[in-house]
Amino acid sequence: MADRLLELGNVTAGYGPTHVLRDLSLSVAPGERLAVIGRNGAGKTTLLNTIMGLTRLHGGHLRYGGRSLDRMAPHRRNGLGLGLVPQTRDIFPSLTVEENLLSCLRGDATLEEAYALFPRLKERRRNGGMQLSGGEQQMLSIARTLMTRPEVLLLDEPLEGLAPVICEQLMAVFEELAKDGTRAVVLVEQHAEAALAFATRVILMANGTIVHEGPAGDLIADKTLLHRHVGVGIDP
Ligand SMILES: Nc1ncnc2c1ncn2[C@@H]1O[C@H](COP(=O)(O)OP(=O)(O)OP(=O)(O)O)[C@@H](O)[C@H]1O
Repeated sequence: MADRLLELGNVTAGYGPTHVLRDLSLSVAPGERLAVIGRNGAGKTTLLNTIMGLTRLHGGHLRYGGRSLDRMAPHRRNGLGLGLVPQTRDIFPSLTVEENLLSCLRGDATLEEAYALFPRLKERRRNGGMQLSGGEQQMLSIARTLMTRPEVLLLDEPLEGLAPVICEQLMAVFEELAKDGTRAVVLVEQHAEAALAFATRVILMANGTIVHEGPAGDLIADKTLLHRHVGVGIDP
């Protein structure tokens, strides 16, 4: 277990000289389902970016599988098993769906795996990225990251701007991905209800730090915590 633990200790990080995350400590165990909830600007994306090495680390340390990430380049973190699906949907618009997937195949990953999870992508495999709907682009972005075989899958607001039916399909895929308990899934989401239904543990973020951490069930039972700390949409 410990060899695939992700640990952040007293991390302060940001963009250039700016500090966004402040003294943040967190660990994510193999197979864990963690939801990250917070208002706009709370630092959720910055947290994922910091795990991937896309920010400047001003203080503290990060470790994965017992190895220090502090000075490790993003592509090497990806090679170690950390995979990010960014909020911006990471696809090549001028390449077909199939070419997009082939460009990030790693190890024994196969196109068929991606198509089994997302049958829609198989139907659209010869279409260019720019011809896809928003939901299809998100599916492709997720599938591209999965082709790198991540052991820790970081999802940055994957439901944003998508129709409810697509959100349901994507949540079912995340369930499928988390089901065998080997891959950790970290879900940053404004849709607090969906995130709480999926996660076992939740962190609430505000002003670049963790203001509450605990079982998802606690926040489902007592929604005042959500309102107090982040005020995001969930019925009391
Ligand atoms: N590239 C950047 N350069 C400088 N500051 C940035 C950059 N990206 C984000 N920030 C700032 O960092 C803070 C946290 O932003 P971040 O995107 O991590 O928040 P978030 O919780 O993910 O919000 P959202 O839900 O809006 O995506 C904000 O004040 C934002 O303006």
